Amino acid sequence: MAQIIDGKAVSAAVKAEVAEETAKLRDAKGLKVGLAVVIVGNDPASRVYVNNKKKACEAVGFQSFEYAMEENTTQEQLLDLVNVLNRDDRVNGILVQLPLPKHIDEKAVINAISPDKDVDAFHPINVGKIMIGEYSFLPCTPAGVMRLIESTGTDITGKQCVVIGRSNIVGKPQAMLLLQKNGTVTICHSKTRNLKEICLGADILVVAIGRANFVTGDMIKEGAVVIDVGMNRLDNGKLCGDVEFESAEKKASFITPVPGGVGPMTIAMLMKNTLTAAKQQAGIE
Ligand SMILES: Nc1nc(=O)c2c([nH]1)NC[C@@H]1CN(c3ccc(C(=O)N[C@@H](CCC(=O)O)C(=O)O)cc3)C=[N+]21
Repeated sequence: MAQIIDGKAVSAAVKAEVAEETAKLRDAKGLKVGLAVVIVGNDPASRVYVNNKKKACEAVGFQSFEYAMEENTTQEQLLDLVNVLNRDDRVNGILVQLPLPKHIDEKAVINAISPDKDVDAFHPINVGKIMIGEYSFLPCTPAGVMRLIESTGTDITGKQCVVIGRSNIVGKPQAMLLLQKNGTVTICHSKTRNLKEICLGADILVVAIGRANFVTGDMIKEGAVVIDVGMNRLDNGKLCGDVEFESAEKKASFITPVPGGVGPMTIAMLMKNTLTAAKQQAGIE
């Protein structure tokens, strides 16, 4: 039976570190840290996330600036706001909540965010830096996953790591981070053949495909570390991961729950990135 990885506890530890350093820098150098979150339209799931983030900012001692824009906001209006935030010294980090309404080109918006304030690490400059290992920001979800794996005491070096999913936001950067820790990394996706065999070879399995209960216990090697990035809202309103928890926990050595696994880590790493951004902008680091 697997040990459950407590994402809430690990995220609380990360936030406590951030809060402590934030307080220290405020007292020693008068540093203030601010995060701007922009949300366009009123998708309920996006709302939940934005509220969680706001609470996290308060908990670590950041100022948060929230910009809620109408669904029918034009791309030009959104780009204008991003440019204002790029120049606003109180704002160290900018997060534009994705997905954006269809009439707005996400790429254009991401490209407009100053790379120094891009705490999601979605800007091409920051994505490129991840490839060469010279980053200041790690993308929040993959960074949170790394921290959860670390919390189990697992050494990634030489391990078979399988990532299911190849999105720019999770799968691809996740594979890079595991590679940097000397994992042997395989990326699987919808066109992958013999997925089950590949999964059965995984010492570390990170699942980010967005399909409820897709990975079942029979696809998991005995003793594997299983990280579930999925967040699927079922018809009954319940949140459910990409891994079928009941069968998977019988095979894994460690497993993350949904909710209470990767989700809270994403927010904790966002706080960490925002503090890093503030320090860099103040010339402290
Ligand atoms: N620019 C941008 N950056 C993001 O990082 C980003 C985004 N857009 N768009 C949406 C996704 C999703 N995301 C979540 C993070 C944490 C929870 C979270 O806290 N989840 C809790 C529970 C939430 C619940 O109960 O609904 C948990 O898993 O335990 C949820 C969702 C960040 N995202």
